[in-house]
Amino acid sequence: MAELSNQIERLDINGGETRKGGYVPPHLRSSGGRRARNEDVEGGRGGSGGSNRGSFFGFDRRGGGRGGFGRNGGSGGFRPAGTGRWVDGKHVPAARNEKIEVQLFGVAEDPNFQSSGINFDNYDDIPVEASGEEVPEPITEFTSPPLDELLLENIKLARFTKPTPVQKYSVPIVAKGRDLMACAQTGSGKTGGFLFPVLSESFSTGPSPIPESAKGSYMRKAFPTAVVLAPTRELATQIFDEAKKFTYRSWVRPTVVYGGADVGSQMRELDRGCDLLVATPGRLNDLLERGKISLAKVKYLVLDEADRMLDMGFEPQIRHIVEGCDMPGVENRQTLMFSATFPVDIQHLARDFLSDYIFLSVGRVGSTSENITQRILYVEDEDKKSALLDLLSASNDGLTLIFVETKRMADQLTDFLIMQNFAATAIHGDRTQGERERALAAFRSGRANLLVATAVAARGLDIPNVTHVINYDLPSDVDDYVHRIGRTGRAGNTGVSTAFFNRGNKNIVKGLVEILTEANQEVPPFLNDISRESSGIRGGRGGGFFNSRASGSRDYRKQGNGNGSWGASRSGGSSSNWGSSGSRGGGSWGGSSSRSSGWGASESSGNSSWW
Ligand SMILES: Nc1ncnc2c1ncn2[C@@H]1O[C@H](COP(=O)(O)OP(=O)(O)OP(=O)(O)O)[C@@H](O)[C@H]1O
Repeated sequence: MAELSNQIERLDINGGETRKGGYVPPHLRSSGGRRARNEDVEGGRGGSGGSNRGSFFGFDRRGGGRGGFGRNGGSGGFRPAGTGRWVDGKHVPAARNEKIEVQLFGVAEDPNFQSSGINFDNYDDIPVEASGEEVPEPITEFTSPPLDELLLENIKLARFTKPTPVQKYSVPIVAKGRDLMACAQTGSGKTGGFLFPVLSESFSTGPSPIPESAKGSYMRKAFPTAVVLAPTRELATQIFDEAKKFTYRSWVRPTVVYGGADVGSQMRELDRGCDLLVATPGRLNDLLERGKISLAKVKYLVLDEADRMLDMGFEPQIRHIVEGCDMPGVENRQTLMFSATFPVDIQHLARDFLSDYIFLSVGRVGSTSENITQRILYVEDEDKKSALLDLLSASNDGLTLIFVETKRMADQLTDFLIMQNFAATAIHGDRTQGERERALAAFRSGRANLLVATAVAARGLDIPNVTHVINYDLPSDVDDYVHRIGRTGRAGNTGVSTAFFNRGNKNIVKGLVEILTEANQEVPPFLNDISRESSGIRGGRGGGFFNSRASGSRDYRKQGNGNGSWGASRSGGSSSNWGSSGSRGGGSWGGSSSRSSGWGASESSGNSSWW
């Protein structure tokens, strides 16, 4: 990784040639560069691969009912291999199955398996602050108790040896019945942070009884115990894949629903049982309207990428799901929110969905991992293509994710790279679900080692071996930058991020300087200069006229904005006292309970046109 950084340094993209416009990129000077390794990238922009969706376990039709679905205790005779049961108030785990274990957990040397990196232990040094009333003690290791024995076995199969900070805190917080707003750096295990406590509790307490009225109904209806909402189809799928691992052998059957895919087959999957539902909001609303799902038995509601889920694009849909259907009220369910960023205005909005919650921050809210070496290069728009080819020529093995701002640009740049013989593919909201899945599969497998993406790939995606993230176009929101670069440097591994900056990106210059400084990264002089020039511009972190998404540095209740009158706050690590930076405060657009209709069809692309 250090080698890749050094090579980028030696490129001297910001040297005199670039500015003068007479710059000749090395790929034109010599025929180096990383070229297509494989011809099977479909149409240049896809590749074979295909979905791993649908039913993972083979249904053997032998077993009895499993409980948790529809008729609670009898789900129509399906009992997939590797699936346990809840019988007479007791958990009856299924027998182990070697074949399923290899499919779920891979083998240790599998390159597609994200192993924790050399810096994994450094997570322990990140200061943690947990605020709210009566914050429970964190766990220090994976043990049973407090974790359910079966879950512990699955955690071992996943080769997780110790919890990350967010997991250490979330387990006892959820066990105590508390709500949680958790903010932790990208790649630091937030998925386990919600799956472990929710599953551990569910394994021990079993499914909720299904209402009598539902039992006689001619149409099968799913009554999930836990609902996880995620902003994109790809992220929902990934969470579902993780859920399959940790529910292995248990009574809990995970199911995923998302837009852009055949609703009929998703309904059939629901018919087979659904105890933990992972969903994108649009498709969930669609299925609620069709009467296929009831939220009446939900004990746990999780919003992953919560700030994204509550921003302007999704908030009406989330409000409809949480407040406009039959989900238990805030006092009768537990609500958990996770993200690496939590703008203050979104924290305000989130109050509506939480009750007496604990705010957990691992590191400064919105900070980037020091595992990522960040570089900002000054590149004018017209020089970007050449500069990109330079970077790619210098890159070593590993996958490179390139972010652009528009879907059109994603296609154009991908075509350009393919013309230059790179194995590139693209993902954005205008591609069909099949194309998106094939593109991601080609990238994951390395058949296409370059993925050009819009913001649709910015959040949550956990792809092993992404060694370099390039912000060809910088986003206008510095929080988006944090999520984008977080596709590398995950689970204690190291990674490099490079961003092309020019005066068109002035609106996030302050945020960038702040982020680089706090992550001990080099701040190039031009960035400081432009930041000083822009100092008259209104706004906080990442602020500017055009950027209203200032991240809070911590629990907004502590900034005297809210109702924060609790007792103790607990902090771990070396410091709990990171300074607060500017924040916008109460979002003027938040809090509305507007209900937009017609969300069934569009999903994570329709409501965010730039994706
Ligand atoms: N306790 C653990 N030990 C080892 N590896 C872990 C542990 N917890 C999670 N991981 C691994 O770390 C990687 C990142 O985890 P995850 O995707 O949950 O991060 P995240 O915090 O949700 O990131 P993002 O903010 O990008 O969504 C995954 O590959 C996951 O398998």
